[in-house]
Amino acid sequence: MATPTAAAASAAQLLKSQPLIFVTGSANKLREVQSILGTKIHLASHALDLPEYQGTSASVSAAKAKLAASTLNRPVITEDTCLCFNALNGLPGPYIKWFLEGVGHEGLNKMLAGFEDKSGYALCTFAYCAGPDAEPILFEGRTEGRIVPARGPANFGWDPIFEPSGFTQTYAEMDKSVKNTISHRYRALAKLQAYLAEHGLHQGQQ
Ligand SMILES: O=c1nc[nH]c2c1ncn2[C@H]1C[C@H](O)[C@@H](COP(=O)(O)OP(=O)(O)OP(=O)(O)O)O1
Ligand SMILES: [Mg+2]
Repeated sequence: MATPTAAAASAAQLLKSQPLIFVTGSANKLREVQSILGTKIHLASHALDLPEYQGTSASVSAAKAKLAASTLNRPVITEDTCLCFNALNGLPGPYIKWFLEGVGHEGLNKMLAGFEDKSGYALCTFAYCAGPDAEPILFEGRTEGRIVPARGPANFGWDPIFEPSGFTQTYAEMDKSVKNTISHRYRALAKLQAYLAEHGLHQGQQ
């Protein structure tokens, strides 16, 4: 029989190599997360139609992670993505999904018609929840930019109307390999990845 220390060591080893499950209903998010993380994290995915909670990005992401961890009984990550207009004090924020569905790219631009300030930012909050009884840990990434009339392929959400600062292209126009090194999602994942590496969790091939 394994000694307690050996048992603890093998439990730690299990956690180290156990897959981390990214729970999302969005194939586009999953594709980006897989390409940003590569093989550094031992990642698996599970498609769940997560509720659209209200609140701050942090509270929304944490609520998704708690639900996903208790539904699957596994370590999970979830994320919430916001698009925030400075002229509107951060709105639509976590409600961007409904605004986009309701009024589209043109309507989102029109919402800023009465304001000089077209600046905004994309915000992504990942939540890591180690299991059903664990408290989610949050990692935020933010990319500044401005809201512009749609340019580029409309494959992913509001990508055509967001032009990140320092670039002349929208997220939709730029190569994925560029978006994935400057995006809100990339910045949040860099923090998550550092945390997992520091704690030796879910490590893939470095
Ligand atoms: O990088 C992005 N570039 C452009 N658009 C994006 C991006 N990331 C999310 N989006 C869109 C999808 C949805 O309209 C809203 C976020 O809503 P949000 O609830 O976080 O995502 P979701 O419901 O699609 O998937 P999930 O199951 O993970 O909640 O912004
Ligand atoms: Mg959602």
